[in-house]
Amino acid sequence: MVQVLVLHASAHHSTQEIASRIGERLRTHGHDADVRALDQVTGGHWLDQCDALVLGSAIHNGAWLPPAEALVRGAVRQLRDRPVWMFSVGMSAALPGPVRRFADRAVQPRIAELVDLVRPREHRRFSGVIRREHLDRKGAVFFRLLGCRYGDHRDWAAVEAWADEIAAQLTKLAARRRAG
Ligand SMILES: Cc1cc2nc3c(=O)[nH]c(=O)nc-3n(C[C@H](O)[C@H](O)[C@H](O)COP(=O)(O)O)c2cc1C
Repeated sequence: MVQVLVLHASAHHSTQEIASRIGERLRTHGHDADVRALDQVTGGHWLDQCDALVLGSAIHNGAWLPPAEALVRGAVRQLRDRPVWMFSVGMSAALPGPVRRFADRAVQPRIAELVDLVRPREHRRFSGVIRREHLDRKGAVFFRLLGCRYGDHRDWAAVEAWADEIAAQLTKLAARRRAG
């Protein structure tokens, strides 16, 4: 069994729910997964309580939410000492076909920089939930001009499949530890 901390930064809960689903799935594989909001971890001790981390944030304006980015930047050295998986929740599935294909290929530079710093085992992107009330007037106009669709765009099968892959790697890690 591996102690995993699943940390999330979410403005409108869809990232939080994805993190919860990842945590549930890791537990079904026998790992001890603790799911927490990033702003619930303070001080330097949170990293001592886990063997591995899954870190996720909603994307706003091409970047992780500021508390998530700050936490990661402040703990880069410690994060590199552990197996880490990162995920970003955006709205690529809300975009129309050709724009979506472009968005799927490009990781926003601010996020790519964070990933380069942490060097996680993997960085995954998921789509979340986008509703009219999440956007200001300017954002809503831009959204409409791009031809985007409001709604819940989460692909739960993809989230669960990714959690299963993480669980399998953690199981191998635990076996290697037992073997000494
Ligand atoms: C103000 C604002 C800015 C956003 N900017 C981006 C962006 O730059 N790229 C992207 O892919 N999604 C963007 N989104 C979409 C969100 O990332 C998406 O709705 C996600 O599901 C939000 O997660 P949450 O429900 O955990 O807050 C933005 C949403 C809002 C409200």
